[in-house]
Amino acid sequence: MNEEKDMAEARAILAGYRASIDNIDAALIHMLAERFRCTKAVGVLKAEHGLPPADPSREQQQIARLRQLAKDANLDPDFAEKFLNFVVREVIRHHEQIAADNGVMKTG
Ligand SMILES: O=C(O)C(=O)C[C@]1(C(=O)O)C=C[C@@H](O)C=C1
Repeated sequence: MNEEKDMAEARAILAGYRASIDNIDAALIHMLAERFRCTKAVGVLKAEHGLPPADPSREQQQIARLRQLAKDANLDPDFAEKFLNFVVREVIRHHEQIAADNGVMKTG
């Protein structure tokens, strides 16, 4: 009897956590969509001006900044770095595609 009640309570608590997880996942998707909307515009700008798709020194600054933010927020900084690298790799792929589609080559 008590076990059933405990289980029902646990399921209710789990459902509450899952409602928050669903909201957070939705926010992440919207934030990522907005980030990619911005980086696609950056890709067009770079292609138009013959700028290289990747900027490793900018990435180093971003990694250092996000690692510190992660530490302060009690999130694993290695995970934060891997996540940023994962996103930035996809951005660079988009930049390269935009440049290729526009046949843009820097001639000097
Ligand atoms: O800031 C840039 O130059 C970008 O193209 C954006 C961005 C990023 O997604 O943050 C992507 C590629 C670069 O290597 C560095 C940063």
